[in-house]
Amino acid sequence: MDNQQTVSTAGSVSVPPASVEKHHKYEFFKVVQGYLDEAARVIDLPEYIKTILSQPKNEIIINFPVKMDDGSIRLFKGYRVQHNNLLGPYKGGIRYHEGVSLDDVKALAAMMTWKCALMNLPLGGGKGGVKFDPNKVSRDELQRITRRFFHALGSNIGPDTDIPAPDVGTDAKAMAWAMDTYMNTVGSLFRQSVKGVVTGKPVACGGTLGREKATGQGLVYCIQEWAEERDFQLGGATLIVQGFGNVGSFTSLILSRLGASTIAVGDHTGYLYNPEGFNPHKLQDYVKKNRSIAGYPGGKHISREEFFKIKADIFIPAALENQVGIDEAKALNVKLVAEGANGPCSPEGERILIDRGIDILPDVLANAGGVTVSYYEWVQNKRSEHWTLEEVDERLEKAMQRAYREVVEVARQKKCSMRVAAYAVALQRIAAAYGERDIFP
Ligand SMILES: NC(=O)C1=CN([C@@H]2O[C@H](COP(=O)(O)OP(=O)(O)OC[C@H]3O[C@@H](n4cnc5c(N)ncnc54)[C@H](OP(=O)(O)O)[C@@H]3O)[C@@H](O)[C@H]2O)C=CC1
Ligand SMILES: O=C(O)CCC(=O)C(=O)O
Repeated sequence: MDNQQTVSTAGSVSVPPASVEKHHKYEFFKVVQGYLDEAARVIDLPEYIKTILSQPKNEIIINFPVKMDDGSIRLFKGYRVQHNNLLGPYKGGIRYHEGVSLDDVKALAAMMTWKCALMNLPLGGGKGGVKFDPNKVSRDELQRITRRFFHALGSNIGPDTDIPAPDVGTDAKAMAWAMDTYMNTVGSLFRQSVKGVVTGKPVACGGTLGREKATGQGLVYCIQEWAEERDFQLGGATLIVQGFGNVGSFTSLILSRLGASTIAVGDHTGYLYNPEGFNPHKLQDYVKKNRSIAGYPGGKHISREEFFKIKADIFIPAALENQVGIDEAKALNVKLVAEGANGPCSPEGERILIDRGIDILPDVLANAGGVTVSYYEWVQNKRSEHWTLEEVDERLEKAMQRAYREVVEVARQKKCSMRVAAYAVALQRIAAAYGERDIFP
């Protein structure tokens, strides 16, 4: 990993933070396997099930060529990892990021298996990604990369096989291109609608109301459950948010409606502090137009180290994995870490947070609102229905509350962390399905 100075999209000079360096050496899949082992012990998971779940079913790697705006041909590396489809079709997002690797995608795919099982969805786990920086290509190039990747994925995906969705660096527009590519290739052989091949689509082409904000909305429902349990008032609470993309911005915005204010934000270009609180609508609009928080007026520039020391009530990690290591966990001055991102805390970081009495809402529970509403979208596509936003939100709220209470109860009974409890609930559901099927007679 080179650590040279780079020019950010906003034109300012930035040095990649140390965390990006760490990120590349981090064995994310091993970390996720470690939690699987811990949860398996807690619930006495039969050894053969742990063996099956210890590796993904399929790991697809595709090198595909794309014509760039200057006429050159560039080769891209894409991944789709299909971890487990016992409970239903593989399900999970597609990430566009320069740091994407097979190890990350395997970890994220396994987490989708636990997330879908925890939420009791008839879906399995998968994840995909393409290794490039989406901020450094044009809109037209982005479209060609997406179409080429989905063309190459071919029949490996499908509405009853494997259903991608947005993740870091992808959005509803990318899903529209993906759906269109599939419909004009593999999907044209079906004599029925194949809209459900991806979720997180624009509403105009079969997306559901509420999916864009769903991960943030689900996270807020979870935080509300925590606040009620702890007798904590969200009105007047302060937040610090790392990553102001889809998850970070919607979480900040929805929490602002409950009276909580975001006093610090950060992304790969740097960190901003405003003790009076940022206007999340304005900041979200700014990031949509400018692709980062760089240059946003109304906040003091602070370092990453300063960001992690700010006294606030809640920290929302909503960027990448492995952002809270030992140093950050020692520095954090909050009551709650609500994991919008997947895998933001390293195991060492988590241990320190727990020892310091800082609560953690673990990713597979806290950010499960996204895939839950993706499931609602898939169901609507199958039934040719359109649900109202109220219907979507109401179902999501109940689903998040149920999962939260189930996890709290298992954590209490088994005297384990919320993360291990969330894995345990998921594994119990998967184990019951394998058990009933007598797969090794
Ligand atoms: N979208 C969804 O529905 C779901 C997403 N998640 C998880 O939430 C997290 C965020 O995803 P999402 O909001 O969709 O992605 P986005 O691409 O919309 O936003 C990602 C944010 O993270 C920031 N970021 C990237 N690298 C760094 C870094 N090294 N340090 C600080 N900030 C950084 C980005 O800033 P910049 O643009 O400047 O790089 C951006 O603000 C991921 O972990 C994802 O897997 C989980 C469940 C569902
Ligand atoms: O909505 C989906 O299917 C994907 C969500 C996702 O990738 C995630 O939860 O990490």
